[in-house]
Formats: sequence, C-alpha cells, structure tokens
Amino acid sequence: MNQSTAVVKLHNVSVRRLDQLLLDRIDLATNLGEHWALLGANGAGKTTLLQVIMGMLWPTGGDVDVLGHRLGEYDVRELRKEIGFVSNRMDGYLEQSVRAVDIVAAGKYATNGMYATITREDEVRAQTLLQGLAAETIALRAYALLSQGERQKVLIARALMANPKLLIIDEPCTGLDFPSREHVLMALEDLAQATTLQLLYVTHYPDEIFPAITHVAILKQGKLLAAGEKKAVLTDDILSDAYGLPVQLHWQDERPTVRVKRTTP
Ligand SMILES: Nc1ncnc2c1ncn2[C@@H]1O[C@H](COP(=O)(O)OP(=O)(O)OP(=O)(O)O)[C@@H](O)[C@H]1O
Repeated sequence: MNQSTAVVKLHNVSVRRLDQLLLDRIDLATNLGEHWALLGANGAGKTTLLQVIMGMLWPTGGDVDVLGHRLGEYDVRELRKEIGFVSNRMDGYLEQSVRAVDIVAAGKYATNGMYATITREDEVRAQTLLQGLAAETIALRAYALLSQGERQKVLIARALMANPKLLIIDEPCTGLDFPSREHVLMALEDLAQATTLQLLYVTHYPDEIFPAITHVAILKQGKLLAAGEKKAVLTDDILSDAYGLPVQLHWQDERPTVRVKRTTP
C-alpha cells in the first residue's frame, strides 16, 4: 500500500446500464483502522459497488483506488489477492465432501477443488483461524454436513487464509436463525477487534451492525445517501429515508436496533 492510509477511495464513480444509473456519482473514502458497514434496501446498488471495488465491474465514470492501487493501472488479479471476499454465492463452487479445515486451507491458493498442495503448516493455520472464529470443533467435518452458520465461519476463515488487507463480507446472516446469526456476528466482532485488516460488512439490516463497526455507508437507488461515523449516519431520519418508512433507532452496548415507528390514531 502507498503512504496513504486510504483503503478504498471512490471519486465520482458511476455505473450506467442502458438508461439506468446503478451507481450515481459515488464519493467514498475508507481508511486503515476503520471497519465499515454498507447498508441499503434491495436493489440499492450494494452488489454493484462491491463489484467495482473488487475490479470485477468497470465503472462508466470516475476513479477507483483500492489499497493504494488505481483500477485500470494495476493488474486486477494481483489486487484480488489482497481482498478477501465472503459470499453465500461461493457455496456452490466448493467441494462439499471435503473437510472444513481443508476448505479453509485451500483459501491460501484460492482454489476450489485442488487440495493436493495443502501442507501441514497450512492445515495448522486453518485450524487456528477456525479457532479464532470459535469454530474449531467443526474442523474435521465434511462441509456438506455443516449448518449455514458454521459454513459462514468456514468461508470467513477461508478468506483469511490468504492474509487479505481488506475483507468484504456480503450478507453472511441471510437465512440464519437468531443464535446462528449472533454466533457469526460475535466471531466477526472478535476478528475485527484482533486484526489490522479492514472489514467491509454488507447487509440490509442495521441491527446486524456489530460494535466493532466504526463507519457506515448507506446507498439508496444508486446514490450514496450518507457515509461516515456510525452514530452520525445511523439516525432515525437517515434510516427512514433509506428504507422509505418511518423508523426509530435504539442503541444498546454500541449495537443499534430498529423498529418501525407506528403513529397512534
Ligand atoms: N447487469 C445489470 N444490468 C442491468 N441492471 C442491473 C444489472 N445488475 C444489477 N442491476 C440493477 O441494478 C440495481 C442495483 O442492483 P444491486 O444488485 O447492486 O443491488 P443490491 O443493493 O445489492 O440489492 P440486493 O440487496 O437485493 O442484493 C437493481 O435495480 C438491479 O436490478
């Protein structure tokens, strides 16, 4: 990385598809030492923004700098080695019969099916990463037999195996029951507290914003509605605007809960 502490820097970034602006002149800067959440309703543009940051989608306008590299002037394959990405969509690409620890260890090589090159050292590190996420007991179980919450932890550990500088976690709690969700969020909280890499946590739900998240960006219909320190951004007014209904926010132990505001007749 350059001298600058910027991790992601977007300047006037737009993505147009036919007559629709999927992203509309986004300016956003995240810095080392911060952990971010990206919030927005369905269709707000979150996935599109992630694709731009990972160099998978070329913006139709603006400049993108990630980890000190200007997109367009740097080999995207090299950049991808510095970014960990966790998404449910990866599930289908993984060898389901393989042990969890081997799925994690293979993250070092970013391979899906070839495990022959895994060393004893890789396996030990994979075990340690699972342990860091309170998931060491599942290490020897086949991936196919794991619950959704356990799979999320395996995917997170797998992404960490390559020592990324930025870890993007895309809606990890979708489909999880309440205890599984809380286990995943606690594991991420511990990871965020213990690491120097930057987390970018993507979700529809403000309630998932765990305490270690310091900053929040909110998208609405392709526009950046707000971005900055979480308590400045997560307000009743901004969230009501983002989701198109009146909501009320409560903070407890650095974690927000959101309720719809009902007006009494
Ligand atoms: N390749 C494409 N061509 C045209 N429109 C697209 C394309 N990809 C996405 N869109 C549209 O862009 C908008 C933003 O989509 P995007 O997937 O980025 O939103 P999102 O915030 O991730 O939504 P969700 O939370 O539902 O996953 C949506 O209206 C979507 O239909």
